[in-house]
Amino acid sequence: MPLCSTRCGKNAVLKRPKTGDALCKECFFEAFENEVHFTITRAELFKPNSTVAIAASGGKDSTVLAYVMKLLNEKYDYKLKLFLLSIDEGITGYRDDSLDTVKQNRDDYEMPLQILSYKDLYGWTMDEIVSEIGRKNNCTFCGVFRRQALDRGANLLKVDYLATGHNADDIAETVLMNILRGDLARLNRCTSIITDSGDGIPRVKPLKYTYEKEIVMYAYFRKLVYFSTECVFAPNAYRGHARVLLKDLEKN
Ligand SMILES: Nc1ncnc2c1ncn2[C@@H]1O[C@H](COP(=O)(O)OP(=O)(O)OP(=O)(O)O)[C@@H](O)[C@H]1O
Repeated sequence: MPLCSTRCGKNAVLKRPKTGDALCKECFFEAFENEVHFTITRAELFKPNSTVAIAASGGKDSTVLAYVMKLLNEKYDYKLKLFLLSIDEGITGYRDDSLDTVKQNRDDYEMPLQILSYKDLYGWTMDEIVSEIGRKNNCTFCGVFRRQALDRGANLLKVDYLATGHNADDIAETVLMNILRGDLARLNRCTSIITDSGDGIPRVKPLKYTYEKEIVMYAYFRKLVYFSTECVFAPNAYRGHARVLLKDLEKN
């Protein structure tokens, strides 16, 4: 690897997918965090002295989001009170394990954690729903339930904002899915950085401009604890086709 392109004098350890710059670890952290800070301030995502629930699945995106939000809140004195909010869909071998990761994040980042389950909210776990309806369309049901469960959790916590870990790759997939489905209404709103959930608690996406590859690199170099197994019911999801198509186009 060459020297870090910021001329800090250290050896580069990675080539940034976003810019092609060869960077050392410290300069990568700074670039990554500054870009999220820029996204937050330019879009005026949060008013000072407000409360934010970070939707935490235990995956890489929401783990990085929680870590970076805590770091930026302290560094730039956003004056935010941060919570973690997790939804337990009741998927054996997936969510039970990833919730352990969220609990670890709760302890590491010293943020209060609220967990809500589909079983308590709706009387059904996803395992039970799948055994009734089969594996077709189950991600669509789950997505609708999760969005509502996150709203209920945000209301319960009485927070001002709900922040999710959606990244630039997620949004590109969503755009493509909405084009393929011809869903113009969703296409119109799916790239917004702030969306209103309908009952007044805005949803925000601080990682909207962050590439998935860089999130993985950041989590790796920061040694963050996250859960990386795919949902056991996800392989049939429509989103998977958009993801594969985008990855192929990118490779070409
Ligand atoms: N069970 C859940 N509880 C709380 N928030 C969730 C949950 N599942 C998803 N989210 C939120 O929605 C975002 C996008 O969901 P997605 O399905 O891409 O998550 P994931 O791949 O399971 O994990 P991550 O995006 O954190 O890597 C997550 O980053 C997180 O903020």
